[in-house]
Amino acid sequence: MTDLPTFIAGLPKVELHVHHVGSASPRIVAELAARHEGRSPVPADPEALADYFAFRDFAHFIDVYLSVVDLIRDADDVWLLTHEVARELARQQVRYAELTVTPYSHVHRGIPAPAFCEAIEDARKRAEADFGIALRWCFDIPGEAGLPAAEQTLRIALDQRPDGLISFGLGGPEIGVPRPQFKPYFDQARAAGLRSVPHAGETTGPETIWDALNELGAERIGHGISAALDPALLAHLAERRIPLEVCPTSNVRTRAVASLDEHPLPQLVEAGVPVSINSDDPPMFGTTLNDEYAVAARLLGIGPEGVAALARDAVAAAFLAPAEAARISAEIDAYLAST
Ligand SMILES: O=c1[nH]cnc2c1ncn2[C@@H]1O[C@H](CO)[C@@H](O)[C@H]1O
Repeated sequence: MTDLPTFIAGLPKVELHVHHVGSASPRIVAELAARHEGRSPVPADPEALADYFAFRDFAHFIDVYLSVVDLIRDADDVWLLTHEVARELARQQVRYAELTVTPYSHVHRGIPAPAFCEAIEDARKRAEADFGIALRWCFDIPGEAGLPAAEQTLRIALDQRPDGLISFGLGGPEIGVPRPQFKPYFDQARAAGLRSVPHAGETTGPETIWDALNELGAERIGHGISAALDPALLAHLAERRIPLEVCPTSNVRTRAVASLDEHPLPQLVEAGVPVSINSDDPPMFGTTLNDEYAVAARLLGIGPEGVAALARDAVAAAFLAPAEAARISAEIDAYLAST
């Protein structure tokens, strides 16, 4: 009988809510910061980085996030970051990950869209060969940059259409960034076959989640934790089987939730809402996907069987072909049986 952290570490998993730049390891951030020393507020010393990643609130988190985005100057930086992110996920036995990428931010900072897409695609294929992990892309609109960013994100998605692209998202702040204005862009992305996965209900109430469902055609919701405040919404999510991508430590570190013990994950599960457990921006929040499964196990009071069920629920929520989903679920079952 292995202990729970060891069980989680070996468990085959999928990751559905993790941001590309937000996954840069302290080593990579330090390496990039050293290249741009004097021109960036980001410390090159990994120890000082932990303090730099102490967030006063969600708005401060976004400011810091964008300062790290500023460190990524060319297609080689993009390739290195992507390949390293895949290495770290594979180390945690992640078989498949949907990585949220924000092409607008990089194109806006001078990397041409074709070069950006070529870098992530090449890194994706190399990572598959090197680490045996499958990566897919969610291109998200950075909400704080408004409709011009929506327009450009859609254009990049449809013009470049990299093979790994499967979904269209919306990130950044929710306060002052109403979801309905993005409807035309989501309509076009969905018409082109991309799945809809906006963030909603991370830093604002259930109304934002209703808007994401009704206006943006959300098939999964990024975070969605404020659904716990609305019984009708909980019932709707449970009945329609619309999963929430829950990232517990993120919510505490951005101060969306006061403490882990007050996190609504147990209420969401209790209401029958499908959830997946995710890491969001793991080094920035001092966490890993494995840690998030351990946090979820503690909050839900579950052991290995329950944790394996969470891993299977994430597979069910993934935009995977049925045969691939069945293969990873069977791997989870075999692992559980073998421990
Ligand atoms: O937890 C999060 N919520 C919302 N956006 C996030 C989060 N983590 C990273 N980003 C990223 O913040 C940038 C600015 O909008 C986007 O690139 C988005 O992907």
